[in-house]
Amino acid sequence: MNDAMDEYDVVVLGAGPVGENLADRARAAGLSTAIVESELVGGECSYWACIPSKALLRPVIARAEARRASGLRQAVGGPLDNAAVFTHRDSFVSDWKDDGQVGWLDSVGIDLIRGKGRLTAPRQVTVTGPDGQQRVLTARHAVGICTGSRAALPDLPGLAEARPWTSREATSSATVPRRLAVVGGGVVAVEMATAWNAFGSEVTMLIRGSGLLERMEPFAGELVAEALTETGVKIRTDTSVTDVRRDGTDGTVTLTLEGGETVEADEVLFATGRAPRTEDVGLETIGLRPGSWLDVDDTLRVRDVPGGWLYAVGDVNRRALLTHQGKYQARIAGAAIGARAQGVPLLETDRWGAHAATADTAAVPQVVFTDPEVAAVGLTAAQAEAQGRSVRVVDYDIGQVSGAALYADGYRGRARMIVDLDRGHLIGVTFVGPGVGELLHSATVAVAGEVPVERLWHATPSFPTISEIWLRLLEAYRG
Ligand SMILES: Cc1cc2nc3c(=O)[nH]c(=O)nc-3n(C[C@H](O)[C@H](O)[C@H](O)COP(=O)(O)OP(=O)(O)OC[C@H]3O[C@@H](n4cnc5c(N)ncnc54)[C@H](O)[C@@H]3O)c2cc1C
Ligand SMILES: NC(=O)c1ccc[n+]([C@@H]2O[C@H](COP(=O)([O-])OP(=O)(O)OC[C@H]3O[C@@H](n4cnc5c(N)ncnc54)[C@H](O)[C@@H]3O)[C@@H](O)[C@H]2O)c1
Repeated sequence: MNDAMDEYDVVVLGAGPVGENLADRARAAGLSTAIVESELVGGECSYWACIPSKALLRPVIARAEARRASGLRQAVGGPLDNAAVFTHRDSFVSDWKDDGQVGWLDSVGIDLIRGKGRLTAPRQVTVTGPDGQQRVLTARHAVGICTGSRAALPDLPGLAEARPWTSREATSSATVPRRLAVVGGGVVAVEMATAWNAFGSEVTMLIRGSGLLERMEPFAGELVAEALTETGVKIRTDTSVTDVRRDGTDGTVTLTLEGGETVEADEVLFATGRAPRTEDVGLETIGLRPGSWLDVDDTLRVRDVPGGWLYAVGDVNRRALLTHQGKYQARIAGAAIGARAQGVPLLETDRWGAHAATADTAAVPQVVFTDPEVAAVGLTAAQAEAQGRSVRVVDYDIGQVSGAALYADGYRGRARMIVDLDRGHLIGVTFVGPGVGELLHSATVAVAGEVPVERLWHATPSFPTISEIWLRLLEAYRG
């Protein structure tokens, strides 16, 4: 039964960070906008991903850094106050309540419709509310699908019955398992292994491949693995889990590995990647396959949808599964929707144009909040080579920089910059080491700005900061 019918210029499905930004940009373009949310306004990022994970990790990293400062080390030798860390985390997720974010939507004039939204016809979204009532929303100009992603679990015997942790439990638990097994070697796996090891769990990582952080420069995974091992994490590479069982009596989880060996744990975290939340959003009503990632052009418009009214922004399009990059896409998509609604005849879709998400392919920054931190933007050397670019790779030991040596006793870290020799600017930079996360934006500006190397020579880093690594890299490049 349809209880209500409403017409808006733009309807956004999913109020994660990306949906919120898309709605905001559409509203800023003068378009009436509704946003539909089935769980909490703020999405995965605010409650079960970026925010709680970083609230958990901050004390862990701060303690590790304090232990590298002479004169301070002795004062921070003890264990973390786990209860206080969890309380701190809970305050950052507002105890899993979204009143604050709902207040923001109200204040900017975006209508929130709570419930599960599905496409039921072109430009039409039907929302089933918590009370079962349905409401049909029609979009005059655009529908934006911003439904994000969820943890992808492999199809393993016994896994569902074993009730594994996913990123949701790993970021929201207030109980420290004595033994934690972590399956996967990506970003969620290394960050959560870092956190739970510091809270006192005996952590064993089970990695299918040969190392950690396989999409980044190899030295990133190597330095993080070295540090995790030193703090007591067991890392097993080239191993696959074939079966998972949880004992009904004592709750012990037994993981069987290829070859028959077993590993026991009190909890197991599967950090094995993400799947798009598109299985039940009505894609079949417009000829698309439910459960698929949505393929978009550079204006974030879903390809092959007649009328061009459907956009997919954020994790759901798989271009870059990062909050800041999804929000960037939302700014581009919002501008494109606004321009098209105004009948602008020609959009600026050239490289770096106002309506093209160019950075998605040229300059995606990412910080991995481990100890050491990993901060990277643009291409790795292997990716540049695969693209057939003519490049020069310059490496430098960050520990040789005065600012780094002052920052931490025995500073260990490494930097790499990749210069495109035909274009004369940087196309990739990776830093690994304590405190490098805040250095990354300088590299992002250099890569996205396509700043000529000759001009970078005039950008003087302050002495004595870790940023002096820029000078060392440029000196090494110029010989
Ligand atoms: C553990 C972890 C840590 C992370 N840390 C970082 C980090 O430090 N930095 C970073 O940049 N990225 C991080 N990420 C990635 C980041 O969380 C995602 O890139 C980001 O949340 C994507 O935002 P989104 O709005 O596209 O999707 P989401 O945040 O997933 O939001 C989608 C929203 O849509 C809603 N929804 C889904 N289906 C429907 C429907 N049918 N009807 C109505 N509503 C619906 C959902 O309830 C949800 O609120 C992390 C991810 C994980 C798992
Ligand atoms: N600080 C950050 O920016 C941050 C933090 C966490 C997550 N994220 C984002 O969230 C996304 C998801 O992270 P993630 O770590 O879940 O995914 P990921 O793709 O980074 O890593 C998945 C890992 O699981 C392994 N794997 C996949 N299938 C497997 C299987 N069947 N058996 C064993 N291993 C398997 C992969 O080899 C890989 O090591 C990432 O794309 C990342 O960008 C970002």
